[in-house]
Amino acid sequence: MSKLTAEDIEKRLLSLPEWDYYDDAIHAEFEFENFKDCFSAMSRIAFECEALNHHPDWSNVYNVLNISLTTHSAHGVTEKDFKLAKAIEAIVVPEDED
Ligand SMILES: C[C@H](O)[C@H](O)[C@H]1CNC2=NC(N)=NC(=O)C2=N1
Repeated sequence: MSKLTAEDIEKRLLSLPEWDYYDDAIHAEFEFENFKDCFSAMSRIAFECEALNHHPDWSNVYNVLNISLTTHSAHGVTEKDFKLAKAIEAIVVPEDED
């Protein structure tokens, strides 16, 4: 999978307002009510990562989750990172139920 250009990345980030691009990766920070909610989201994200065979660089401190997505084999950001970012958004920011 080939590395996207900075221009392509910035364009795609318009639909991912929580995410920023720097250091050859896209990054987001999510804050939850407490550790339990944070770790629960991490567990659900982990299943998506396995399904997509694509894995984040991430860290957690109590209720805060920091995620960086990059494609190690491409030394930069690829479509795979955006696919995973969208899946993460669907987990951490559930749509309002009517
Ligand atoms: C063998 C396996 O497909 C690779 O190691 C995958 C797994 N997960 C990965 N995750 C990420 N973020 N980058 C990779 O290049 C990558 N490679």
